[in-house]
Amino acid sequence: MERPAVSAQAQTTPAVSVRDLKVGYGSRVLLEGASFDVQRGEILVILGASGCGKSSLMKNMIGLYRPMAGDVLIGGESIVRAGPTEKARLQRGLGITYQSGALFGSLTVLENIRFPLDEFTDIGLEQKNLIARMLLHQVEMVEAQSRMPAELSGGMLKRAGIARAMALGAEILMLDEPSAGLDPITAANLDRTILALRDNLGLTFVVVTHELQSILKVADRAVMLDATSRSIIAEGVPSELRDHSQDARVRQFFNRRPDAPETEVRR
Ligand SMILES: Nc1ncnc2c1ncn2[C@@H]1O[C@H](COP(=O)(O)OP(=O)(O)OP(=O)(O)O)[C@@H](O)[C@H]1O
Repeated sequence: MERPAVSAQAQTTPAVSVRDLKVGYGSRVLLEGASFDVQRGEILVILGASGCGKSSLMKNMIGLYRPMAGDVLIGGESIVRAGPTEKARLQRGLGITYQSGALFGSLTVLENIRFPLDEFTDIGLEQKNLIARMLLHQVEMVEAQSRMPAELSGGMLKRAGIARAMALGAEILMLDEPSAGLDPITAANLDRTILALRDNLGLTFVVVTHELQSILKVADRAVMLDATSRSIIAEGVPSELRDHSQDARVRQFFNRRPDAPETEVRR
């Protein structure tokens, strides 16, 4: 085979590259000059105070919104400059879950997981059910396959949402506040699922969260946004940022008590 050089290059290309990105709405800028890479198989957390623009950054990264300036590369290809067909292809490689994680209430868990396969593939029903069960197995939800979403706990809904996001073979999962609204034990179980998916399947994760416990447990690296300077003020291994950052804002975030009230940005 004459292809190792190409695949070696593909392996070293970051899963996601954010290049000098400017994010905002109308004339309001939330973030400027943001640059960072997410390596394959890495769990990267985007953190910062409520309202600083974490979700907006993620929506720009997945091509849902167009950045004011800069670029986002998915596996080396620009999702910002891609035409509609290319963009759809790149987005197929991204599995996305939002805060609500909404499943279709009228479909069983299995049918929900199968839904993207029903919509976007012509795989036979038996095969699709098999894939859906395998995905449910990965998130420890097989026993709930026949249940309706209304019968699931918050943690189960989140895990089912992740399984559905993986249905089309996404290798990069983008999770927006996955542990929002979950009790600490359920949130810790979800963290365990994220780590298992990375370790077992080599998936890449970009997770928006401000849950300190979760950040310290799952993140290989963290990118911290700051609303006042509209910039990334820290990037690194969370425990190192906590213990050694020279920036008081970063130390303050990492050394707050987990049960302290949230700081909300109002402008
Ligand atoms: N579609 C939109 N149009 C205009 N403004 C928006 C839009 N989406 C979000 N915003 C505003 O941008 C700011 C940042 O919102 P965003 O949801 O990105 O922050 P966040 O850091 O994820 O917050 P949280 O942690 O509370 O979820 C907020 O003031 C929000 O009201």
